[in-house]
Amino acid sequence: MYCKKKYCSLQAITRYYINSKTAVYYAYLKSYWLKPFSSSPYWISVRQRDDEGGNSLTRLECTLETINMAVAKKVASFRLPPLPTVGELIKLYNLRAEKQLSQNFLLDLRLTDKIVRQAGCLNNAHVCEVGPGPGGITRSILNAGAADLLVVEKDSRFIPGLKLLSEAAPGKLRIVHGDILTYRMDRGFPTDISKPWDQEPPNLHIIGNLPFSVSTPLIIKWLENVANRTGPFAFGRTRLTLTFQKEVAERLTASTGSRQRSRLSIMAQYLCTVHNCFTIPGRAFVPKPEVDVGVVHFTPLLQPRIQQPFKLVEKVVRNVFQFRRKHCHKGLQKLFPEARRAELTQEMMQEADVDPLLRPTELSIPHIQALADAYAGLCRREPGLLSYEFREELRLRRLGTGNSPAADARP
Ligand SMILES: C[S@@+](CC[C@H](N)C(=O)[O-])C[C@H]1O[C@@H](n2cnc3c(N)ncnc32)[C@H](O)[C@@H]1O
Repeated sequence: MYCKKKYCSLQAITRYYINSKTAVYYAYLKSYWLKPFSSSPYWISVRQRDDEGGNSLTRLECTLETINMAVAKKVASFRLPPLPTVGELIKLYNLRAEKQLSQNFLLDLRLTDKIVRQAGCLNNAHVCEVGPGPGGITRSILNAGAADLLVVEKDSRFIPGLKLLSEAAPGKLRIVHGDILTYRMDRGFPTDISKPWDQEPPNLHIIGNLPFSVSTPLIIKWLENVANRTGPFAFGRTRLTLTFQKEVAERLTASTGSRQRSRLSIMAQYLCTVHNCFTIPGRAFVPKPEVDVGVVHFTPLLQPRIQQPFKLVEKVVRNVFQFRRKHCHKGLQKLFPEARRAELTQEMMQEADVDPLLRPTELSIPHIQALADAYAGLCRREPGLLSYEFREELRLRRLGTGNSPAADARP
């Protein structure tokens, strides 16, 4: 192998087969002496052994971009070499989107760059991408300068295409074939990247465009991890940039009194700064989903705005929002066994100093904090209350047993 340009020496060349007849070559050039303003293409000649044992000479055009990449490597930034487009990869590996897995791909790299920019500066960052699929966002993360990208993909059909990307970004891309809902992210990165909670966030980011059926349970799980400083948050205040169905993104960021205010708004905002970055129209995806998509950025707060265990806050919030159009005391009553409902609800509302006639959507986080504190106080006094579940009582009643463990809870 040699390079025709006088001042350009070839460091390495990698070959990827598209099929048995066509191959794509990436040249890694050592090119400190190249004139930066030259617009002429550079030609690399590659001698190849053919099937009969003979030699053939292939002339490859090498753009300044490729060369810049080699130079940039020396100054600590990185661009992927020219690759088959995401669309070509989808065709190449026959990656038909599976409707039952809600797969919708982003092929426009300007859009994937824009999503990745919402994460902030990724230079030398550690990143976990969830659900990389054919790798559009993956490319943008690598081009943004991530030093270590771990991708977790459930569908094995995407693994060969991701391996191709990994070869084009040597040492930067690690591939896990697995399910993000069970993957132990606390084991996925070196512990020395951790930052104490009360300092700046670690240089670790989670980015992903997941199916909506996964992203909502996943954010609930990760919010619990934020509260307990476990999972990805064992490293500190790891930031998240994730996509959601537009309506869910609106709920996550809805303020007090707005129509979209919901359980998710409270749970996300008591633990994180949440920012709805921008909306991607459904037509930007292939195939086009029925809905538009919101990109949401989360930074865990230094101090949660409600100082009670996650499960207790979640229980209060779930109950208060079960009748979202009614006065808030209606839902809160269901925290207590029927026999003592009126008495304990009144005590809780008085202790919290919250107007029982407010609608759930009108409750601010300080309101919820006061309610959670009052409920926690009652549970300390009458421990049986904490395990009481209104729906469980209903279920038992339907089965005809009628007894709930907390029904007689008294000091
Ligand atoms: C909506 S597609 C997006 C693909 C790609 N990120 C993009 O933007 O074009 C969601 C991807 O997440 C993957 N996925 C779905 N559930 C997953 C899970 N539980 N764990 C990991 N990956 C999952 C799918 O296989 C698919 O590749």
